[in-house]
Amino acid sequence: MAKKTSTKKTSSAKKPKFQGLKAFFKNRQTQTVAGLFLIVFALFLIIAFFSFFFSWQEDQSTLNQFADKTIKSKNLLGKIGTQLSDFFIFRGFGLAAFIIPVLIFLTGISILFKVSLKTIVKNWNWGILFMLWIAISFGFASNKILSGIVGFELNEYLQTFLGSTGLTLSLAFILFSYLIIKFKITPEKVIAQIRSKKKESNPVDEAPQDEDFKDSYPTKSNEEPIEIDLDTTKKTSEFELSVKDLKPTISNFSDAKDSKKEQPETVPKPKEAENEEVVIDVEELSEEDHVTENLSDRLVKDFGEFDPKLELGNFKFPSLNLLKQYNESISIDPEELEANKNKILETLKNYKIGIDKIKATVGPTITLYEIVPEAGVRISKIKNLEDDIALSLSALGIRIIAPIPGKGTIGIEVPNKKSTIVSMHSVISSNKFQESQMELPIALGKTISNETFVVDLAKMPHLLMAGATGQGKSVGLNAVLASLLYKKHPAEVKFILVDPKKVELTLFNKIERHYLAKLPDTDDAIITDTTKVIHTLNSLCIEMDNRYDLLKSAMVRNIKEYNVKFKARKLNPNDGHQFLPYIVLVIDEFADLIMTAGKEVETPIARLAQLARAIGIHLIVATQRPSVNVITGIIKANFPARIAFRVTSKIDSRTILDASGADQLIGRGDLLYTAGNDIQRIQCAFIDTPEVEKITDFIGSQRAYAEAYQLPEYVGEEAGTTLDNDISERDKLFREAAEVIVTAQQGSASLLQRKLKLGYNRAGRLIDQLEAAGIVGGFEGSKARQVLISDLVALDQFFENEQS
Ligand SMILES: Nc1ncnc2c1ncn2[C@@H]1O[C@H](COP(=O)(O)OP(=O)(O)OP(=O)(O)O)[C@@H](O)[C@H]1O
Repeated sequence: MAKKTSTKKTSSAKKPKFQGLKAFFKNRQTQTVAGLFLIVFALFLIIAFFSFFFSWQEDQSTLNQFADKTIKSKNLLGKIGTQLSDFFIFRGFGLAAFIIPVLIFLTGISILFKVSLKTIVKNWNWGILFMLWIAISFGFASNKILSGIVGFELNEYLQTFLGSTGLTLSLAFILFSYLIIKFKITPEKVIAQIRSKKKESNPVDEAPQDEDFKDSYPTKSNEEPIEIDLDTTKKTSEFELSVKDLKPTISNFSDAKDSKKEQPETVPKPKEAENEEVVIDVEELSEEDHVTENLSDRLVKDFGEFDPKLELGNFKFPSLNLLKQYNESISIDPEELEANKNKILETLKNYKIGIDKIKATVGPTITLYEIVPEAGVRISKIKNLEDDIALSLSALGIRIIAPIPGKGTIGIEVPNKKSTIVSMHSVISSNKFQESQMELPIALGKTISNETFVVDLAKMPHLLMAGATGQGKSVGLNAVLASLLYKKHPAEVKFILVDPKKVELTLFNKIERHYLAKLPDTDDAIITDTTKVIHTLNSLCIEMDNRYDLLKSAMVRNIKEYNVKFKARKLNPNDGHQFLPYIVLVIDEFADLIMTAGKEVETPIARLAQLARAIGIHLIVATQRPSVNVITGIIKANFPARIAFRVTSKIDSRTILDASGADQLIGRGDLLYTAGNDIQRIQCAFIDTPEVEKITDFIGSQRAYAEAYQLPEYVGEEAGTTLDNDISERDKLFREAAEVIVTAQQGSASLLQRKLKLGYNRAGRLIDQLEAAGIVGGFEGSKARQVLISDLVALDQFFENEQS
């Protein structure tokens, strides 16, 4: 008894609490507010989702910096919009995620208008099923923005067990089942529908005769009787379904006639009906005309533009905080400025050169004094005084620019007593670099007026770099590479790094599978050995020829147009077309190579330099010794863009820049840049080894491609080309490979890679063995090899013959 009373007590104690809650939720005001909230939230999601489709790529980088106020999101609904959209669309269900706000919206409406909870639950059940179905179906498109990661993974998972055909059948079955349940379709109804359609197609002949008469007239004159029918059914609403389902009979029709006496003309008017049908026919014809849609447009509509970055869709660019920040405010010392000005004026006065005006621009390492001489002073006179002015200022690194191009003044560059470091951080974070639309932007450093200097490697199109040892060449190369790493996705650019010194570029080994390109069957992506350099350069020439073939068959002039066309799905990958990344070849010590390999290196480099600009191969060649036997005429002629760090003699300066000046630099990243016309003095951005290491570590720790970008195989002249047809040493998959190749009638290693899921090397070996056996023909550059056996029967015959 005691027990009973206690339980009673507790339940009665809880009751008022729950009752209060219940009453709160039953209150119509609460429900109205909740309903409205859901509607507004649904609209919020819809706007965020729409916006996400236009801004998701730019907003990738903001996802991890939610709290950082300085980083703004492009989504119309800000960072929360981006986060929610990323969660539901990218990480969730892709395009199908739109169903979620629709369901929330319906739930809001349901709460507002007190629709039963059962209906809400039913809506959600169907909605979620439908969403999963769409997401899995889009999974076939391998486009994560369409299918979402959930759709993509589910698709992959199901494909493993059902195969793509099985999955397609299952999806189709689910769709049909849904339609059958939703629209109450039965075989009888379908047959009845087909019959009535048939009658529709020749209505005049059979018009007034039988019970299907009403269906066979889709004209105004026959619609009216149906209306009357419906009116009558409305009156007896319980029978709505059964009346609708009834086939109209002549008696129905005459009933209708009775109820609307003005209607009798409707029956005997087949002529009018015929005329109207002619009009309908014409409309149908014009509709057919509209349905001529270009295949590429349709593909783009269905799958979106091709996204080369999709394979590494989650790749994150290195963040700015990996780079060191220095105190970069330029301190202007007025005393120093005054003293320099006085010295300049005095020296010029000694030579009887009067001055109208003098102006100073203080840069990070040097100050530019701009002089406007008095009328009548000859510029050449001042130019000749270069050494005297340098002497009187008793400073290294004085350069006179007479006149400054486009300004009509004379410039005297004087090094600052205290120079400021230009950090990589400051140039990379500059708007100029971040917002640049260049193909291969390089933030080289800062100009004398302290502006960030950004150039496009794609426009150069090749760069020659020289400077005596210890003047900043390696730092310069690292700055170039870091700029590209901060701006270009691994799908867009690949590097080939040649480093005979074996130390400078080794850090980049960590990003081999993201950013580097190498020869097949080589272990190290960074090339240190001269023979390998020769092979790589020749392989690059083959790549260049292949790319030119692709450009030719795509009927475009350069890689940019080619990639645009490929992204618009106008080029068929089955014809060998693929998205082409830029390739940047960096040679750190060119003098070494020329000394050891001479013409063997010079010839392919000159060929690449002459021809490779249109197909996206760009060279950066650096050397310590800019002498004429290293930078030969042919090399120089094809490298219009040059960077000179400090060199030891005027002759070296002339060799690299075709002008003196590099011998007067002050070192530590002080450089002269020319792209063929005027020369600019730049302070190179400083990036040290630990910073490079952090960047490469950051990139290296992310998901990568299966292997480095493979360059075409180059068989050196010394390598034998005879192929060994030894049956016992054939790969285990030889027969399967032969079947794949013969079925597809296309002899390519990449086909084997895809169909048999092999690595490049094994697929390459199999192709060699197939060639040795006489199943495929010889190597034909970019084209697939010819298949010499016509079908599988002939292939069986071939193997039988071989065994016997
Ligand atoms: N942009 C720069 N700003 C400030 N200091 C720099 C800059 N570039 C280089 N230095 C200084 O000069 C030193 C040598 O630079 P770096 O190693 O790039 O020379 P190098 O020309 O590559 O020499 P080597 O040819 O012998 O390898 C660096 O350790 C650094 O202290």
